[in-house]
Amino acid sequence: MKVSIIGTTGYGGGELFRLLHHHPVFSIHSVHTTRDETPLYIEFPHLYGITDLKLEHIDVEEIAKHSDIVFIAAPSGVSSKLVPAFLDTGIQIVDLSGDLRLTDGEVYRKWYKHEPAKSSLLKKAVYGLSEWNKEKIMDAKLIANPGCYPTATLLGLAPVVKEGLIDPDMIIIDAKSGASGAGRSVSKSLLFSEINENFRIYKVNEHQHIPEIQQQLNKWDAGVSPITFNTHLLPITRGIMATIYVKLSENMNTARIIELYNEQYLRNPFVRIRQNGNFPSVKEVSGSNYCDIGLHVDERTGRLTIVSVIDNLMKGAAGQAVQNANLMNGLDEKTGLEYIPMYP
Ligand SMILES: NC(=O)C1=CN([C@@H]2O[C@H](COP(=O)(O)OP(=O)(O)OC[C@H]3O[C@@H](n4cnc5c(N)ncnc54)[C@H](OP(=O)(O)O)[C@@H]3O)[C@@H](O)[C@H]2O)C=CC1
Ligand SMILES: CC(=O)N[C@@H](CCC(=O)OP(=O)(O)O)C(=O)O
Repeated sequence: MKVSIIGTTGYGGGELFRLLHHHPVFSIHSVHTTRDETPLYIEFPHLYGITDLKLEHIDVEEIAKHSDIVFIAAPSGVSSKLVPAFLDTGIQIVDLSGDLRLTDGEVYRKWYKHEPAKSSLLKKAVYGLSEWNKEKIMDAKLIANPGCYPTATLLGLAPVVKEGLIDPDMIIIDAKSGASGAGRSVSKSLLFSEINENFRIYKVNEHQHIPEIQQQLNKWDAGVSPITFNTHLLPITRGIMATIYVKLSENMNTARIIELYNEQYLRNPFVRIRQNGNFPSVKEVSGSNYCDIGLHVDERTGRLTIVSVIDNLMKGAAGQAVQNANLMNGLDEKTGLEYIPMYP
């Protein structure tokens, strides 16, 4: 099957290229840009000698004529305009932006501060949280790939929320990301001297991923109250750690909670539940599509601590996008994704 990438010169697009270049079933037909049509290795010198593919301008009809799937890794505000033209052609679409994830356009307008996609378009998009929406993804033509923070957070919370085991009024998520989460465009707050040997909180109580997390939690349990979710910038390139605090509504110990998570993720090869009070670090998933989860019940407070880590560019973006494209096409979800994390 042939695939095309839009937004190839960004971090998400570059990671899509790395995965799709080695994929045994998908082959990259074309890569696209809104700027100069140069060889891709000029933009990404690490691809010198690996590919001669030239960046091309975006021509929806040409892409759809030659490719079966288009991956869109552009900033928010682009896909809401670009996707309708692709939908008319019948090509499969996996969109990595936030444009199609929220079912209510007005919520998108409030948090993203962009014009939302039409509600008829939003209705066609399937939320691509691979582990929990598999059947719908398998039938989908248009995937709204989840945000990086929501992926780590929702995979961490799903078992206890779906089973109604926690106090729905008190969910606190303390999340941290490496700098590649902010993309490749230039910004003062992302300069080496601003990030290195530093650690800061940002978008306090205003992060655009709050409504995405809330929307999915409320699909699982309508009684979940507004969550507290905050984000911090780590002086590393890749990786997200979401540390989540919830109050258990019944008496359960760590061993029982781990057993529950083992059961719920049994047939999900990319979610690894740490056993015996072991906790993951971000490096232990770097470069891979794994989400690793550590769990501990504090019997003193009755609170459960959930630690969920992913590589933001992999399970948080390109990896999950390829996992979804595999599912859409009846392939084993692991196809082309069995990378061992890069350690150290
Ligand atoms: N970085 C991450 O960890 C994650 C990112 N995402 C989402 O994925 C998307 C891509 O993110 P990321 O790769 O980090 O961002 P980058 O800023 O690194 O790259 C975005 C790319 O989009 C292209 N682009 C810009 N404007 C347009 C346009 N009008 N039409 C088409 N393409 C355009 C640019 O390429 P060119 O200039 O060559 O056209 C640019 O290289 C974003 O929506 C982001 O929010 C989601 C999960 C995680
Ligand atoms: C470190 C960092 O800045 N991360 C970005 C992640 C953005 C993102 O992935 O944007 P979507 O809304 O399209 O999912 C942020 O916190 O805004």
